[in-house]
Amino acid sequence: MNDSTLIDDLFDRPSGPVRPFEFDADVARVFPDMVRRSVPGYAELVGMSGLIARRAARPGTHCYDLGCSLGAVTRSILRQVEADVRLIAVDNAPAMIEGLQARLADVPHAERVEPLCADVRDVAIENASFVVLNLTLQFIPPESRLDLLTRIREGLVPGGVLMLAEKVLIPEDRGGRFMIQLHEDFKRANGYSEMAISGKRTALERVLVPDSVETHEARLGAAGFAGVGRWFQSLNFVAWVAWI
Ligand SMILES: C[S@@+](CC[C@H](N)C(=O)[O-])C[C@H]1O[C@@H](n2cnc3c(N)ncnc32)[C@H](O)[C@@H]1O
Ligand SMILES: O=C(O)C(=O)C[C@]1(C(=O)O)C=C[C@H](O)C=C1
Repeated sequence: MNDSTLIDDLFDRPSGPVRPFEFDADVARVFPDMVRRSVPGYAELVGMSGLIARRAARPGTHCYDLGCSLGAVTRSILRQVEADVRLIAVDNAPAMIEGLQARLADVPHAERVEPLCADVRDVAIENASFVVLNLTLQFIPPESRLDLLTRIREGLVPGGVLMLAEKVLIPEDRGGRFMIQLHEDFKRANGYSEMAISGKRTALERVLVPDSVETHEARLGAAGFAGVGRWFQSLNFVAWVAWI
């Protein structure tokens, strides 16, 4: 399957008022192009998820990719972990899970992956040595976020690690506005039009609800993680590892 030919022009077509963003079949079709051109450092996040898995994963345990979309992180983990590790790839968008299954068809050791079309809030996290939330928590209703992180922490085995990556809320000061402008410049440089940038901004309002770095770090502590390390930032995108 060649992902590079499917160009994201979803917000370039004016068709009445912008609808709230949904992970539907149209988004799934162009998702690799969309996420690459929208998230600075996306390739690094995906690559590092595999390297963190290599360090964290333990024989006989599970790795969870929560909000897996088309499985970029799942495949990165699969390339790095031993045979005796099971990967559970969860997404509640049917089009994403179908796309993941298609992309796993010719991947070595794909039988180690269990694709699950479910809400991450309903999935039991058990015997986990590595859990990833790569740009997913921001789509979970804020009132459910602490409970999800607490269940993840409870499901980790000793030595287990969570990787969390998010678009973060930036203070509305000069520095914050500069970051947002640079993110929009990043999108322009990747070929997005003014209409596409503003249409997607409107579509994501109240759908992607970002938290500040301080809120994320305090909540990881409240969920019972013993330590939190911030290892990545590109503009308003930040990633952490948290351990028990
Ligand atoms: C920005 S994408 C994540 C990208 C992906 N992790 C990657 O690295 O390519 C967010 C994903 O989370 C999924 N999602 C949002 N809310 C969810 C929920 N409550 N349960 C399961 N999946 C969810 C969406 O369907 C979407 O595929
Ligand atoms: O385009 C943006 O501004 C984004 O926030 C990108 C983002 C995300 O951060 O999850 C939003 C929706 C999906 O297209 C993939 C990535």
